[in-house]
Amino acid sequence: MTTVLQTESLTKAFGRLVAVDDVDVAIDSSEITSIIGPNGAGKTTFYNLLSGQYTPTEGEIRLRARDGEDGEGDEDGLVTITGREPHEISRLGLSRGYQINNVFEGLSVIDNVRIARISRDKRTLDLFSRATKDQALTDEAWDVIELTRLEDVAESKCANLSHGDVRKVEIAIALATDPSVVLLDEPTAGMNASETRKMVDLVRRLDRETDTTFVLTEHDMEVVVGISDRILVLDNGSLIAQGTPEDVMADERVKEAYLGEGEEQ
Ligand SMILES: Nc1ncnc2c1ncn2[C@@H]1O[C@H](COP(=O)(O)OP(=O)(O)OP(=O)(O)O)[C@@H](O)[C@H]1O
Repeated sequence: MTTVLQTESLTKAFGRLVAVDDVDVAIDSSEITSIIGPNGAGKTTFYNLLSGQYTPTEGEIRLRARDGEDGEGDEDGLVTITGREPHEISRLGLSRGYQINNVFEGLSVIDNVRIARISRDKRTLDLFSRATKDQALTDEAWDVIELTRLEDVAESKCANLSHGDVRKVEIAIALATDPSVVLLDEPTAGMNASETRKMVDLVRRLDRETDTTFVLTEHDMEVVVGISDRILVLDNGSLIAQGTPEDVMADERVKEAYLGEGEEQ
């Protein structure tokens, strides 16, 4: 087992409300992990802590940094990212695919991927080597476009894409930074059945073909069971269960947590 992301006693309180409560998790590089839980369970807050949008009230977050950024790692190769700025966490290798809002709609798909790649490399405009760099950049961006099967729409403006393709662009942008971990927020939200199936296949294939570890939040239980090797269940901010889809779906506390949600609606 190789841990890529780890939390210890991770806690976030908003006044008296404890949205994430003393959560210990270790995410393995060989597994697709989904974080699930009823409405208000703390999933978004947990993600915001991991990506640096929120500073924890207590606890630690550690990340296996991407290649070339691991100089600061401690003996198990993990870097403490607690309290660091989102851009710094992203540079270290944790990339978050946001719903739509990190895609520049007025630009083509390939330009979006090129920009993400530039931000990763902090390439400077060195006039003498610019042409060579531009070619390398374009080649690298194309690799990502091929990996995410976006060839047919590579030159299209993102504003003209289908919802399913925009979500693929988000993943391409995240992958362009060579991350060790990608956090996806409900990757199949708003998709029809066929788009959903394609997204599940895409994430599973990317998991096999890249060194990146995927972590998802997702409401659609069919997707969760179909895509995940491991599921973490939050309820009222606490981690109430974790395991394989079969184990988690059979867990009495998980059934109760979701039953409670159904009664409220
Ligand atoms: N910025 C904030 N200030 C105060 N309370 C917050 C804040 N963000 C979240 N909360 C509260 O923390 C709890 C967890 O919310 P969170 O959005 O993390 O849950 P969630 O599992 O993502 O829910 P959903 O599935 O409905 O999106 C909720 O009670 C919510 O009202």
